Amino acid sequence: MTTQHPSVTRIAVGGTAGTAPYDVLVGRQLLGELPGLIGREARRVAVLHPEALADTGEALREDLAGQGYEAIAVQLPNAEESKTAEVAAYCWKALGQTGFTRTDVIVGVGGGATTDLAGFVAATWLRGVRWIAVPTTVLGMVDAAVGGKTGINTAEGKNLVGAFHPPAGVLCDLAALESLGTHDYVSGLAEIIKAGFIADPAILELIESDPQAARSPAGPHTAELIERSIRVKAEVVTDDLKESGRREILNYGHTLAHAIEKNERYNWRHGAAVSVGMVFAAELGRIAGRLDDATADRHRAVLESVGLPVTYRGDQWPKLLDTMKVDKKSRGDRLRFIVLEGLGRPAVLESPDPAMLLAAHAEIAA
Ligand SMILES: NC(=O)c1ccc[n+]([C@@H]2O[C@H](COP(=O)([O-])OP(=O)(O)OC[C@H]3O[C@@H](n4cnc5c(N)ncnc54)[C@H](O)[C@@H]3O)[C@@H](O)[C@H]2O)c1
Ligand SMILES: O=C(O)C(=O)C[C@@H](O)[C@H](O)[C@H](O)COP(=O)(O)O
Ligand SMILES: [Zn+2]
Repeated sequence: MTTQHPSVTRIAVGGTAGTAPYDVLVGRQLLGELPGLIGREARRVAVLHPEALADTGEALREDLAGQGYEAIAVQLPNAEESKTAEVAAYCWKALGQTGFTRTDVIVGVGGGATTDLAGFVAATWLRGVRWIAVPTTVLGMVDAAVGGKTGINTAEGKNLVGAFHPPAGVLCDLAALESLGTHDYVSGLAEIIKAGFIADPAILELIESDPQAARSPAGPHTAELIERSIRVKAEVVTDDLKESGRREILNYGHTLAHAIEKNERYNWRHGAAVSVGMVFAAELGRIAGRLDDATADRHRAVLESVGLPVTYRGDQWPKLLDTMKVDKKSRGDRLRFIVLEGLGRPAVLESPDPAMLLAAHAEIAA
């Protein structure tokens, strides 16, 4: 159920399969909601934030301390460097030294990398404590902070260790997006466009109506694009939290994307890799006879119109193929991809012929 009032949109998530429901709030000046979500049973709060948001993290810590909590701020490296076992261990140490108990609460403030790490620390500390996500990037708001997938990378690949551990609440304060660089802002549009292709084509129309405006937090459709994408994610994860089936559609474009990220040693943003990955998946769908030409071509057009990449160096295919084999959708030796059978009609493509994969790769090879 979704309710709206003038300044804040509230989107309900979960509440199925024995999990506690929670709300995603989208609006401005939402941090006043934090103490209510933390609750009075908690005595200690740890605010995990990236280096780039040191001031925000400290301001939040001071505010919570002023409300009577024993609050600590834990600074993490920026971006993907925070999603490691070493950084998780550093956080466990900080929690241990603070005497964090099962009623205490973690707050993750930052982009998707920060909320993935914060959620993972919350999932593993004392086998699970409550956590709250305060996403500060487009990608964090529309995707990473919602749905309870938490995790870290290993040397072998992206998100290979993790847990399903939904937050107790998600606060998307749109004002946070004003300090985000354009490259990071646009990277988040890839997951919005993904939501458009797999479930809500109105998203694509909003972007296509003015791609330049979509690149800015001041654009006329910013809040609507973010809310529509959150609704897509909320609906899917409420239906299938642990990815026993339908949730795999949220992985559209990700099989190749994760391989590109690893190959680039995480110097590419996730959204940029997902952009190339979606063009690859669209071409694969077309080659497999599942997707019409117009919808396949629309991928490249809309992604390019906002400045996202649609090609990747052509000499890396053997390495990418190797990495794709450890994708979480694989079963034994069978590679599995999410493809489209039309707009808003995702499906699984099982064990595509290697020649098909090569042909799809030729379409994205720079
Ligand atoms: N758990 C999920 O369901 C899920 C979904 C999608 C993506 N992800 C993960 O999310 C990560 C990508 O997230 P991202 O695109 O938000 O990147 P990110 O978290 O790496 O953030 C990008 C950069 O922006 C900085 N930053 C964050 N907020 C800022 C702000 N308001 N102003 C200025 N700088 C700011 C960060 O410190 C970082 O340097 C990937 O690790 C991806 O795997 C997870
Ligand atoms: O929430 C999901 O499920 C997704 O697949 C969303 C993706 O956008 C996200 O990047 C997710 O972290 C990928 O998960 P993984 O299981 O492929 O590691
Ligand atoms: Zn993603």
